[in-house]
This record gives sequence, C-alpha cells and structure tokens, in this order.
Amino acid sequence: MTAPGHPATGADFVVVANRLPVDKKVRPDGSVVWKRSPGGLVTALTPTLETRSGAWVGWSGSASQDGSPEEKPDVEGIDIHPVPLSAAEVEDYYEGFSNATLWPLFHDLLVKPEYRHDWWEAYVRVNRRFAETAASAAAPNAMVWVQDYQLLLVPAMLRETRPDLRIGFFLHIPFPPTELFSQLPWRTDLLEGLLGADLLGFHLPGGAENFLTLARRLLGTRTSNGPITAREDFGAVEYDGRTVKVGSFPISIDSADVAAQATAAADRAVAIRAELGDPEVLLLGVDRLDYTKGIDVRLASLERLFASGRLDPAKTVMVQLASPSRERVDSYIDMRNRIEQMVGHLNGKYGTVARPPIRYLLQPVARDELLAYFRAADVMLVTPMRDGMNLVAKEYLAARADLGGALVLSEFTGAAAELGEAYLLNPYDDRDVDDAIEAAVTDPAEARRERMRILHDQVMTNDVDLWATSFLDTLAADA
Ligand SMILES: O=P(O)(O)OC[C@H]1O[C@H](O[C@H]2O[C@H](CO)[C@@H](O)[C@H](O)[C@H]2O)[C@H](O)[C@@H](O)[C@@H]1O
Ligand SMILES: Nc1ccn([C@@H]2O[C@H](COP(=O)(O)OP(=O)(O)O)[C@@H](O)[C@H]2O)c(=O)n1
Repeated sequence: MTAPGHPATGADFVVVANRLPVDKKVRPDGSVVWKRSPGGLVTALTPTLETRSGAWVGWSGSASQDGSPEEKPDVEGIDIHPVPLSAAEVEDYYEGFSNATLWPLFHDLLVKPEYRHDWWEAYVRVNRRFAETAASAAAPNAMVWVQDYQLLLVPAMLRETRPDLRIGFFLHIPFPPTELFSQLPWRTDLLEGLLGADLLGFHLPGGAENFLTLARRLLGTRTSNGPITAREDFGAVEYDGRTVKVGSFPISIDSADVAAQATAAADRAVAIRAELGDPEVLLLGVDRLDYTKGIDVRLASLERLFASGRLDPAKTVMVQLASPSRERVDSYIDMRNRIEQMVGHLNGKYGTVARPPIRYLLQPVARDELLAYFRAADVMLVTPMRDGMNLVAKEYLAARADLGGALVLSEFTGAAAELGEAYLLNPYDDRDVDDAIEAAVTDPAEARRERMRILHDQVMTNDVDLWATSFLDTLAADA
C-alpha cells in the first residue's frame, strides 16, 4: 500500500540510529574531515549496510551551527541523511535524556537518573526530526530499522505518517524490569512509541520478557506467555489492532574480519610485549570510559591481588585502553576522576619509576593497533556491572585464532549468556573477581587453550551477519 504524499523514490532499506557511521571533525583551520565513529553499534552495522544498498539516518556527532546547512558525508554504498542537532539539543536530548536519564535507568540505576521535563521535550522534538527524515528517505513499503534507546519514540512517529513501512526496532542496552521502567514520568509515551514497530528486538530473552510484562501491566494489552529463545521462539503483544512481535537477537561482530586482521597484527603483538618490558603476565582492558564497564572493579581487584601476593606487580602489566565518552555528563566526569586516582595509586604503590604496573590511555586507538593488543594479551578483563552485550569480549575471542589468551567476563554482560567457557565472575563479589582473574592467569596452559577453542569457535559461528539476517528475515516474514 502506498499512501498519498509518499516519496516515489527512496531507499528500500533505511537504518535510523542516533549516530551516523562517521563522525565529523572540524580541524583548527576550519576544514572538515569525516572519520568512522567508535562504538559497538556502528561497528556492528557497517558490514550489513555495505552488503545491502540502503540509507542511514543519523547525527554527525557535532552540534550544528545555526542557519548553516548540514553537510552530507560521502560514505561508499550508503546514502547518508544527517539529522542536525543544535548545541542545546546535544545537551538536553543526547547528554541529558538519553545519557543521564535512560542510560542509568536501563543499567540498574548504577547512578541516579535525572527526570527533567525540559530534557523530555527536547527528546520528543529530536525523535520527531529523526522520524521525519527517515520518512522522507524511505521508498514506498521500505523496511526501516530503528536503533536504540535514543530513539524510543521513532517507531510510532514513523507509523503515524508512513503506515506502509515495515518497521523494526532493536535495543542495544538492557531492558529493565517494570518496577524500574515505571519510574519514568513518561513511561506510557515511551512504551507506546516502541509499540509502533512490527518487530522489537532485544539482546537477551530476559529483556524481551521484561518488555512483555511491562506492556501487560502498563497498558493491559494481551501478550504471549510462552518462553522466548534467541532467534527461535518469539513473543507477541496485541496492540492497536496489530501484532507486535518481540524477540531475542544477540548482536555480534564481523568475526572473520577481526580474526584475519588480528592474525596480520601478530608481529606487532610481539613488539607491544617487548615495549612493555616483556612482562610474564599481560592483562588488558578495552572500554569506553563508562561507569557501567567496571574498570574500577578490575583495578580494585588488582590492588587486592598485589597486596596479598597472589599476583606479582614486578611481573605483571595491565594495559587499560579507554576511549573518551559523554565527557560533559557529570557521572562520567566523576568516574574518570575515580579511575585516574586508582591508576595513580596503584602505580605509586606497586611500581618503580621504570616499570609502573598499570598503563592507561584515554584516547582513541587505531583499529589495527587495538587488534594487536588483543593478540598480545594473556588475559582480557571484561568486568561490567551491567552491559547490553559487550562486543569487546567477542572481538578478543575472534582475535585469538592462535587459541592463546583467556577471557575474564562479568555475568552481567549480555555476552556471558553465550560464552559460558569464559572465566565468569560476579562483579559485585570481590572474592569472585579476584579468584576469576587469578585462575585466568594461573590455570594450566592446556585448560586455558581448551576454553579458548570453544569460545573462539562460538564467536566465529555466531557473527554479526547472523544477527542482522535473523532480525531482518523475522521482520520481513509476516509482512
Ligand atoms: O554513541 P555513544 O554515546 O558514543 O555510545 C556508543 C554506543 O554505546 C552503546 O553501545 C551498546 O551497543 C553495543 C552493540 O549492541 C553493545 O555491545 C553494548 O553493550 C551497548 O552498550 C549504545 O547502546 C550505542 O547506541 C552507542 O552508540
Ligand atoms: N579504546 C577503545 C574502546 C573500545 N573500542 C571499540 O568500541 C566498541 C565497544 O563496543 P562494546 O559493545 O564493547 O561497548 P559500547 O561502547 O558499545 O557500550 C568495540 O568495537 C571496541 O573495539 C575502541 O575502538 N577503542
């Protein structure tokens, strides 16, 4: 069906995400360069978009100058539709409602969410702009895939003007239980926004089940009550004369590409270890600097392991590669200060001038260099208090085609549901954290290798193509 006023042309497949797959950087001389953005979502979707011809609606990552037209970056194979945000909208919609309200609420209240009506108004306004841009980019009957918590209202806004579209939505972060979601003064609007979609995807069955419970309790809608399983068994909500399908689709990475690039970086991995003084044990952390990631958990554990003699600081180096994130949000500023204080303390107490045990970078690292670090590390530390998936864990496993290394992984990541052979830990339990790290360092080589063989195979088989294909096939199935 094509309603009047729809564009006769346009893309058959449109991704709508807060970020474009590129970031705009303005050099001091005023010239503009476009760089591929960091972050799991962009990393995950780029291979899919490259193999389908489609459009991408998103924000460039910088505030727009009033009155100046938004430039259109050139990205091979993707028709880019930038959505401009003013400096005030960056503050209220992105830093405010998205990252100081929804983000902490959906991550177990690790910091206290702020509920501000002016932020909500900006969120509604910006979601409408994304929906309008997507509506004008999409061909009749196109498939539109909306991404993540920054755009919870877009599915219903799109359906309002373009009922011909097939609309999918995927949430990249955990979906909280009803008791937490209900704190939101705008809980019904947000729920109804999501129910504009034909298919709602979550990483884990638990998130999908939380959503069904919420729809039943808040709107009194009829929902399915059978179990949901990854990519196979789905749930459903009856809403507004339609059936909204609900499912679990654990995201992954371009595993073959990561494995090939990491193998090519093997020489650099040897050089990195030499630059670090050839430590007996090389531990690695790679994260956005976010309070959800538990960087403090691993540093606190190292302090205990050094203090008790279970790890020798003279023979151990931990590299923490942190990428700057949401740097003007208060809780991120607090976290950064805390981490930097801990790093300074550990180096001051357990290091020598020539050999500090912790090497900490707060800057982006080139992709090939990052993969060389994965290949070099004896133990990868992934210790979030809560994380939707955690692609770093999967990248590390794909990078270890040599079957070396070991993964320490928090049970509170989405990734843990698939990676049971990792050294799993509860980040809320100090002893469990210490034991898991010590075991990953000291277990016999053959036991570590056997775990890595299973984990590496798991990630090579379940890649990002499986994620995207299973979601899009399910979305197309009942059209
Ligand atoms: O865009 P930013 O504010 O710089 O943040 C980067 C991305 O962070 C979040 O990533 C989530 O998605 C990953 C892929 O599904 C998942 O592995 C991870 O657990 C999540 O935290 C956020 O959801 C994205 O929208 C951001 O772009
Ligand atoms: N210093 C860093 C940290 C992360 N990253 C990348 O950023 C992505 C992080 O994804 P993720 O799913 O683990 O976590 P989020 O940052 O998306 O919450 C991965 O692809 C990392 O390789 C990076 O390039 N440099």
